[in-house]
Amino acid sequence: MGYDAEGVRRAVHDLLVAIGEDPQRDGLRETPERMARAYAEMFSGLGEDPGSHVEKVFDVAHEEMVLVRDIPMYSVCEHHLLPFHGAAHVAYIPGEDGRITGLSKLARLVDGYARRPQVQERLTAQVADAMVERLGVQGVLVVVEAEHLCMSMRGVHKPGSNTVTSAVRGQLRNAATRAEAMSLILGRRS
Ligand SMILES: Nc1nc2c(ncn2[C@@H]2O[C@H](COP(=O)(O)OP(=O)(O)OP(=O)(O)O)[C@@H](O)[C@H]2O)c(=O)[nH]1
Ligand SMILES: [Zn+2]
Repeated sequence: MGYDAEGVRRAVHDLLVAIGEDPQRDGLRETPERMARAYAEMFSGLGEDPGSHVEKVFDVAHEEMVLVRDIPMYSVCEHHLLPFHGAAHVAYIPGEDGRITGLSKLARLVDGYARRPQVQERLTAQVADAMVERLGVQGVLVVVEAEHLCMSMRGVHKPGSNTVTSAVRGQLRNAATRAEAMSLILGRRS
């Protein structure tokens, strides 16, 4: 069940008709095609195995905490197919063998799970679980902060509200280690 660009074009055409638009008018004629291209990008995570990115490791023994913070994150809520966007922060303690992965791979991991219809809680947990299961880390803390457009531009109309989710596994459950990671994540704001 791969990506069906022709199916997306047809559906967008029908959607335009259903909302009372004329899909043949100048500005809209190419919209089904544009959206088929845009959705291929926005939902590309469905066609990949995000965890594979962090399986590419370096043999640099490092047993202390590594944090990549402020990773820009764009996803789409599965309830309304509207964007939610913000930042992800990933802190981890490498496995006992000290294996680390490339810093960009953490961002690729986040992207792979963000580019699908999602809920923020699941996205956060999936990133944490992949770090444990695929990289073999001793501990990980993932924090995601995002604004949901379904809460801003419609429905409850609360622009500016920010949802923060976290998932913590292994040694990062330890109160002192977790507090250190959180203070590094929040550091820029103090
Ligand atoms: N927990 C969680 N909820 C989300 C996320 N994205 C959107 N939602 C919520 O999903 C819920 C869907 O609620 P429903 O009552 O089924 O749909 P609705 O009638 O459109 O709800 P309103 O948004 O309140 O108008 C809403 O409360 C959204 O705010 C997410 O990532 N996590
Ligand atoms: Zn939503």
